[in-house]
Amino acid sequence: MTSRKKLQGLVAATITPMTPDGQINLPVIRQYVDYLVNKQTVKNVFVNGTTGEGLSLSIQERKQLAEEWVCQGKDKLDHVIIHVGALSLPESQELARHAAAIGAGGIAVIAPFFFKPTNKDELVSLLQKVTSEAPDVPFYYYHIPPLTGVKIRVEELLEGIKERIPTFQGVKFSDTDLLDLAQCIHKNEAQQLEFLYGVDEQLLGALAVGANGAVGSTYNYLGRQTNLMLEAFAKPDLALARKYQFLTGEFLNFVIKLGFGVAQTKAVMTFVSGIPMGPPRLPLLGASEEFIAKAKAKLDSIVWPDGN
Ligand SMILES: CC(=O)N[C@@H]([C@@H](O)[C@H](O)[C@H](O)CO)[C@@H](O)CC(=O)C(=O)O
Repeated sequence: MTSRKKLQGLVAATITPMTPDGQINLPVIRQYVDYLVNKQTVKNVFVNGTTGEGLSLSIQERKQLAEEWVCQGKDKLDHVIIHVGALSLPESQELARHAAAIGAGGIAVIAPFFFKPTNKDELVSLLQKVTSEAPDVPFYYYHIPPLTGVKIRVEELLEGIKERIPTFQGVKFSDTDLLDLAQCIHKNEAQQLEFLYGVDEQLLGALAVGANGAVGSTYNYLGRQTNLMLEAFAKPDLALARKYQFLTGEFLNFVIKLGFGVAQTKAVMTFVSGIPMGPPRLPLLGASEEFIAKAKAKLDSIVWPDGN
């Protein structure tokens, strides 16, 4: 593996832009990259994950999106991580090979969630088979038990993983179990791993236990404010960091009560950025006009500490 810049700070879990008739909308990605970098101060992306509806896309579509993000991100983004997890091992391997061939900065793999691994050994065996197809590409385990139902603790998974998977680089940790996260960080301090937190509304808690950064959907449109929270935390100005977390939390708390998921994220990103994200793919249905009006009014009502 060649020397690389450490992955830290914010990573936008990218949305997959779609045309009104449900095709992936590749030409929008160039503008999307510029928007993330210039308006949201976010220079890392995580492609084809949950927010990107990766598991609802065909292999061909996933490859096209990965290529477009790597191509458009060249010289603009620091890291382009491609999620290559799939229910079928050969498909996941094919995506891993493809990510390596196009020069992705990293790959991530979710646990299969139909036939689920029931213990650590089954899961590591699968991860090993996928990652060995991309032997020079840093690998992140994508832990998201609320969606996969795979609840193997990461602390346990990490024991001995480097011996079996030399490219293991870290974890995208999308769970509320901060005890598990904290133990992972504590036990692996010597290894220079990267722990990226994935529950945006409680990122400050994860930073407190040592997370290096975060991957999330809200960094598409609240990246600037969340970066100000990260800056305040680093100073440290905890009172200011808390203000940012409370305010992003106020918005999320509001929309979660209305019903919030990938479809609604697409709608919010569309009205905040002006870039058309289009509809989600079935089984998801588009956000209602009522949701959009309420979410916009809520976001507009928030006064951020920097006055913007
Ligand atoms: C369940 C879910 O979608 N979680 C999001 C969060 O960013 C989430 O949207 C946010 O915390 C709001 O609840 C991310 O962890 C998912 C993610 O990073 C991805 O798209 O791969």
